[in-house]
Amino acid sequence: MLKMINVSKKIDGRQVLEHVNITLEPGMIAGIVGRNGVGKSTLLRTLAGILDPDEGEVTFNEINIHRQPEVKQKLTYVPDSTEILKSYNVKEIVKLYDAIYEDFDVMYFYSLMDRFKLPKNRKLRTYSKGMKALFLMILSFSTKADFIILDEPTNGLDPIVKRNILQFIIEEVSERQLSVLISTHHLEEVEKIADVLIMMKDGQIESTTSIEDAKSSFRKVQAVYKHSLPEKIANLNNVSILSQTGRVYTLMIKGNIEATMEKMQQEQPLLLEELPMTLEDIFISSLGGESHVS
Ligand SMILES: Nc1ncnc2c1ncn2[C@@H]1O[C@H](COP(=O)(O)OP(=O)(O)OP(=O)(O)O)[C@@H](O)[C@H]1O
Repeated sequence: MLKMINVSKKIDGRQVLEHVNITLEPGMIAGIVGRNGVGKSTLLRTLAGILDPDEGEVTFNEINIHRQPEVKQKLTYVPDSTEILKSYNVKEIVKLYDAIYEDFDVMYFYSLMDRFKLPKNRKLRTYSKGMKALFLMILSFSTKADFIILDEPTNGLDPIVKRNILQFIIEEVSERQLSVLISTHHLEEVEKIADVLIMMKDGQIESTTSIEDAKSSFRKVQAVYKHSLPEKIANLNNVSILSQTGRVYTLMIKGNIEATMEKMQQEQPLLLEELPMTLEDIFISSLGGESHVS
């Protein structure tokens, strides 16, 4: 089990992580989402042991990974860019990984290179963006680490490469008991592959829920009343307005759903109907708010 316990971290005097607690169980795919600049990459890099926390600790099976760095063998962090590897060719990178990770499976690595038809005799800088992303996946899963931490693995990729990568992650997780933590802005991906959704806000964990629970604790509705939205409804603190066109309101109800629907009915709506909901709706209603970017 990989745990982040009460971790806080400041960078350049700014509190980037504040009392963060996360538990990742074996065999679990977790998606971490949050607005730009909330601290996702910092969290991932601290979890992987690249950054040191100011307070709190990260443990792998109860062992502090910063105090006993050999445990980091069991974790692989995949950054959102291959910049650092770009002047090396494939063989040199494999040699490096083979030296760092004692369980690195060279045969498996090359079998995956063949499967995804990636050229083996080139420097990484000559790869396309999609090839680089696939390469990073292949490389990281070949380490045979127990926990794979992926920072925006599908950013800027075409739909086919994206699908290949997500499919590959699901296959790997189903074949052995490993855990994957993915930071992404693509909520439909989290919806497709993750078991758990972690929402981050202002350097803190806003919520950790299974995807099913996240969806069942929200309801998206369209409501039309004779005049504007009745105050009794607008003032409810579990109702937020996603959008409004004239008298047509698209609302998100968070928790206490049946009782809230009942209250909305009592105000005699001209129309009140449930709408299909995505994780994106949950993201906007939970983490939307101000339009500024950190
Ligand atoms: N090396 C650094 N030097 C200075 N500030 C940093 C550094 N790394 C992160 N920060 C700051 O910490 C905050 C969190 O950054 P981080 O990259 O962790 O966020 P993020 O949630 O991953 O963002 P995004 O979704 O845009 O990738 C930001 O305000 C960022 O400017």
